[in-house]
Amino acid sequence: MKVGIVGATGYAGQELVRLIIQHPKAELAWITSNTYKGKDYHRCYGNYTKIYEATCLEQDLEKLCQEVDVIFLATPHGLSSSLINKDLLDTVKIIDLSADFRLKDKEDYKNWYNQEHTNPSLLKDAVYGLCELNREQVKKAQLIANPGCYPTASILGVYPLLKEQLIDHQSILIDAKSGVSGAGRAPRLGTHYNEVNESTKAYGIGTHRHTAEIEEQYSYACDEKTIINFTPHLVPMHRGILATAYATLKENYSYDDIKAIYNQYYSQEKFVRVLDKDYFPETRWVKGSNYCDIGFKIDERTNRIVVVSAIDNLIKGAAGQAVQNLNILYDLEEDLGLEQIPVFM
Ligand SMILES: NC(=O)C1=CN([C@@H]2O[C@H](COP(=O)(O)OP(=O)(O)OC[C@H]3O[C@@H](n4cnc5c(N)ncnc54)[C@H](OP(=O)(O)O)[C@@H]3O)[C@@H](O)[C@H]2O)C=CC1
Ligand SMILES: CC(=O)N[C@@H](CCC(=O)OP(=O)(O)O)C(=O)O
Repeated sequence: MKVGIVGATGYAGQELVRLIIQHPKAELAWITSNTYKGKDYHRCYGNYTKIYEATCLEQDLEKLCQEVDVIFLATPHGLSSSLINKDLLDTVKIIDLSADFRLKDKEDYKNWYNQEHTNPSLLKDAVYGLCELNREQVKKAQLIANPGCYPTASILGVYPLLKEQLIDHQSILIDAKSGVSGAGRAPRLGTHYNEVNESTKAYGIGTHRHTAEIEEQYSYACDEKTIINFTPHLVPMHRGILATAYATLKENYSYDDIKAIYNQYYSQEKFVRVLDKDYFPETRWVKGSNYCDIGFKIDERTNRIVVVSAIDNLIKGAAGQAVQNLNILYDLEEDLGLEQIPVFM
């Protein structure tokens, strides 16, 4: 199938370009950029020299949509929703990497994103593209809301426990860390080298917009309105998310009881690796890959379970999951074009 990428010059867009040009069944028909329109892509990202030297086009989706089957939007929230309309969706499938179609309720969007949703009538049609949970809906979707990076790690880690009612759904705390690429390529005071290197900080305590996304998916999982504490941290590394979730167990389950549940949900999943007892995920073991690693420990003293999950924010947390969704849409093997072994260093 032919695909186009809007926002190909951003970090997530750049990873999409890398994955799509190596995908055996996808052809990258065009890329667009505002800032770099008319410029060759390898002038933005030197790693593409002699590999992909296409010129960035102006973002005229009405015209460009005629040339492709699927459009990826790797653009900021607020912008993505303004680019989509019914006519476009009648012509192409859209995989939106932004947050614009992840929350079902426009009021939630307004409250957490501090802006009105520009296209609320399309919210009901969008499918939340967390592949392992929603693949049947993804197959039929015209508009896919690719999940956020923190939510992908946080939801995959806790989902089986909530779905099987093993934990008190109101007891969940999540402490998550992200590499700086999560903040995108545009330079900002809070993310430049001197501000980030040799330091770690919490941010968005109680207000981070991914809280709503995680809460909504947790609520669907356990069928009860769920509220969590979510605290993200910025750590001085390029990529990676490590999410540590804490929850109170409803009964005295053994390690083997819980492991059996995780196996039930994930043993057939190519991209979810539930680690052996007393092994815990590290961002370096998933770096550059579409894997989500999960490890857990039961703290018998407190009767709480601690679940650790790790992903690469730009791959399983963004471009990789978007390509996994593309594969599901076209009934292809889910790992097509996503076989990369983690790079470790
Ligand atoms: N980084 C990450 O880890 C993750 C990112 N995401 C989401 O993916 C999307 C892209 O993020 P990321 O790549 O990090 O961001 P970047 O800031 O690195 O890139 C943003 C992209 O959007 C384009 N863009 C910005 N403003 C406009 C505009 N007004 N009109 C057209 N294009 C515009 C930029 O194009 P140009 O500068 O060429 O004009 C650039 O290509 C966001 O919605 C983000 O939330 C989701 C999960 C993880
Ligand atoms: C480190 C960092 O700044 N991370 C970003 C989240 C990543 C992102 O791109 O947001 P969406 O998943 O909603 O699209 C943040 O906290 O705002």
